[in-house]
Amino acid sequence: MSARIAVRRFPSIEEASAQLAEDVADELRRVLARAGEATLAVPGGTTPVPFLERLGAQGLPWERVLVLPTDERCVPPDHPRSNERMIRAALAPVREGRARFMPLRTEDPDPAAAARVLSGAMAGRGPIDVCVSGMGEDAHVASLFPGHPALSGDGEGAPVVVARPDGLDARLSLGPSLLAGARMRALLIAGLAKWAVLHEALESENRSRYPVRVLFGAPGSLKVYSAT
Ligand SMILES: O=C1O[C@H](COP(=O)(O)O)[C@@H](O)[C@H](O)[C@H]1O
Repeated sequence: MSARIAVRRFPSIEEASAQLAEDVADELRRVLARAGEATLAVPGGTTPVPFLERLGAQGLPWERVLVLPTDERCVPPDHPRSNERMIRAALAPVREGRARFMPLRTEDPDPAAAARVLSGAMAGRGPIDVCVSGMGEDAHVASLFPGHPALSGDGEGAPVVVARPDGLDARLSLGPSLLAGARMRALLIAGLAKWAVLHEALESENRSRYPVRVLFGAPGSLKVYSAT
């Protein structure tokens, strides 16, 4: 493993989530003490639920934290596949309105138009302070699936990009530069299939095949929390 990638393995998702929640809360406290405000990006899907539940129980001045998803499916916010719905349900400060939440959606039904508006909003902010990503068994990170043009340099710098994975809803995703540029980067995975694909990604140089590699080479270290 590269010295810039610190991997910790845990016997269960509960233990991985508890440690990650503590580490994220500690980092948010440091950022808040230094800068007064903090941005926190969190993943969608199913794996982060126990992490978000534990993080929400941490004593923090949540009113000074802006939470956003790393990616969103283009479905209504109350849809079972909506990442926003999952995050609101699992992260109490967002659900209760104590933390600010920036949805990765607009009223515009055209994903490309929404991505342009959201890119403008994100461009006005500095780097994300803490970004927790998840990963799929195909090595996709946020909604950057294998073969996404931004992984080969086309629109790589756009803060928010559109993804149209085969057979799935269109999505909006933070782009490679924003994910890689976060001040603290963490990756939460569970299961042997993801563990195996993470190792394939570490041994490959092919970022288009292994999108998770966008997190590897950036300045600072990547912390991996693996329940395996
Ligand atoms: O579609 C998505 O997949 C990944 C992984 O989800 P999981 O259910 O296997 O944990 C997730 O990180 C991403 O945010 C999500 O939209």
